[in-house]
Amino acid sequence: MPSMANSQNRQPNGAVSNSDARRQYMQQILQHRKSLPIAAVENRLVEEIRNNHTLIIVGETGSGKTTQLPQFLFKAGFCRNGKAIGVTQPRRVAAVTVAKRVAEECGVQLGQRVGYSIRFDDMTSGSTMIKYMTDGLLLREALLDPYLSKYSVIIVDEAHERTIHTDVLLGLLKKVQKARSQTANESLNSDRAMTDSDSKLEKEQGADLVSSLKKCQGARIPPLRLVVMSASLDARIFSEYFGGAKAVHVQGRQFPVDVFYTKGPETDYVDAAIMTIFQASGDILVFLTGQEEIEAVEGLLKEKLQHLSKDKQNLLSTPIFASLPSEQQMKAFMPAPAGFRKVILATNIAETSVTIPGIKYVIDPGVVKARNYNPRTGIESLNVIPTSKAQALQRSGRAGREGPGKCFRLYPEIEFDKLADSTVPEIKRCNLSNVILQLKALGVDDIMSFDFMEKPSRMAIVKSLEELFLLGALTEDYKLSDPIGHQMARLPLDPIYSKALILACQFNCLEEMLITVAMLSVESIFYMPREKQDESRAAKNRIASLEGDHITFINVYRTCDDFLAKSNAGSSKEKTLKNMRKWCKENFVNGRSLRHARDVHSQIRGHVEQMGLRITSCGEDMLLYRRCLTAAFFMNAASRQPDGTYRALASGQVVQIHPFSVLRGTKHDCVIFNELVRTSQNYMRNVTRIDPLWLAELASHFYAAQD
Ligand SMILES: Nc1ncnc2c1ncn2[C@@H]1O[C@H](COP(=O)(O)OP(=O)(O)OP(=O)(O)O)[C@@H](O)[C@H]1O
Repeated sequence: MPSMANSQNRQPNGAVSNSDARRQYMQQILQHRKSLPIAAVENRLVEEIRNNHTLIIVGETGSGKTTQLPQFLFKAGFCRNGKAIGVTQPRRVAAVTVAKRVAEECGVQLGQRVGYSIRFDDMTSGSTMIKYMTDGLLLREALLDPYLSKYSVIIVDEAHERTIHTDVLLGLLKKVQKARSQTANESLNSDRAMTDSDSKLEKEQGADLVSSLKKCQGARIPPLRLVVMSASLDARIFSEYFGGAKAVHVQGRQFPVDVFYTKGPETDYVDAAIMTIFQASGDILVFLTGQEEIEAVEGLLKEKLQHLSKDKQNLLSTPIFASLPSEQQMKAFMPAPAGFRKVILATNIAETSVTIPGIKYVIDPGVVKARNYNPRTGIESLNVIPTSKAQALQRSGRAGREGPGKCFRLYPEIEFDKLADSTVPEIKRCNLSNVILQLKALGVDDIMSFDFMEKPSRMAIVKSLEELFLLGALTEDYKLSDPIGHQMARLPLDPIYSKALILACQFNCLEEMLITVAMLSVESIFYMPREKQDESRAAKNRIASLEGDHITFINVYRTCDDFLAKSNAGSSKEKTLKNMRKWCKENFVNGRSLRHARDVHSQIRGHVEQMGLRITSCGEDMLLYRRCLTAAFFMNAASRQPDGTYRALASGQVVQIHPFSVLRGTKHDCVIFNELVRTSQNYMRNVTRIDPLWLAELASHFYAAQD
């Protein structure tokens, strides 16, 4: 697409008229919009949405679904009476970039008519009528407005991804649709006593929904229109779930994408990807499995470039992955400097919805890192597995958005045929505590009979209910407890971390726990380059705490803070960043991760302050802090066996301390940990030593029951 820079008009005197340039630019955008396949069916789609409460739209990648449909609906009057159109995306980066694009297409400032809202970043205002957001955020909105009454239409985009939030959201939207149809039909009388039909509704919909219904008495909320969209979904499953909802297929794609396969299987896809990068001639998007692999490829590319002649060093690599702060993610969307080719190294966060300007080539090794959870053992593992056909299709769709493109799949065509059509829904393979807590907060008491599109296993539900009960979020009859459960549901964190923060307030170490939670939310704080193993190990030992990883993280965070305070009093943001980079380099700390942790820290701090929790520090008394860790993470405790291995007290499994832990090789009677991961063995990650007696004292409800 043209950009403002190259669409400026020259006046006779050679000067550039901004208004002419703008007019010309808007004209080009209009032309572009008209050329999208979806433009040909605008009227039909609007009519279908008027006539059907739920519509499923399947259309090729790049056909214009995400950017155009909300604009069609706005134009057709769906935002009358102050109502808004909500569009959900599984990923933050898509919500942000698409909103920016649509604001530009509408010629409005971002945050006015068109905006976005993602966790910790709200770019909307009272006048926002087209709102892009993550599906998780809409779930949170439902906590405050169970009827989602400000929306006339909700579009659930990229539904094929089947993230846990998409699945729960679909169930919730089905309920909200039903309830809103009822309010539209029944005009409620404001002082009517509760009737039989009310109590029936309360049973079906949950008390919170009904009480909100009563609040809305008189203010009729129109029925909610729902659109479910994707390029690669099995419309039949969605249609069945929504009681035979109509499905529409939008034909045609904007630009062709040629797909190439390798002749035989590749033994090393990273190697193959690097070779392909150097063979292609334009901007390239490469899909990799995670931060570590991306950073390794960045290093390999740099090394390789050094061996090339100066004129061939015109390659600029930019990473993009989920735990990268938003402003750094946005770098992938900027054009490469003149004379350079850009290589975007991405995880699957760049797989759907996004248009990365300049990208003509996509390299797809055909693998993805996926979460897996075993409710029986409580072990969550991250495994590299083949993508599904739907994912492969989405990846190739990232080329060919501004012109014809090419996609290089680094596996033979015969392998493609063997791929599963779609990804196993996340709800079937992860811990459910978080969503169950949210559903409870939404007034859904009976989780077992919640209308999930695909029901998670009974064991997974029971395990999570149990976990929430043990954390004090649920009462004995599995209702949300007051105030703990309600407070936990307000924090946008895993329940166990929310609980840790609430407890830390009582233990007078909330300042330390905020740092802990922030540091635990990012990947790999330390880095150990192969060629500098000894140096990096020595740096880590200097800052490590003998008590364990949690206090080590606090040391890293605070030592860097102290350094910055000393070295840049009153200096600019750029200077601070430069100093931070320097400190991180010298101490073998991953600067990206630490910056992200600082970001998360300030955001969670904001939430905690809003909740009125008092933020105090335990000072030097880290014993108090370790006791607090024990009180929060008691379910993750392990004691040492005579043979030197550990046994997880909750599940009885044999576990080991992770090789990256500062406690590796030490001997302590009892430890707590944050995560159990399975690679070659069952490893505990992020480990701190505790006194075993604390468990009986601080978690008697659990350890008494265990005996
Ligand atoms: N940020 C952007 N910059 C430039 N062009 C863009 C941008 N976003 C979208 N486009 C253009 O608009 C077209 C339609 O994009 P849109 O996201 O609406 O398609 P889609 O059908 O939703 O695709 P997908 O299923 O891949 O998300 C793209 O192919 C591209 O040409």
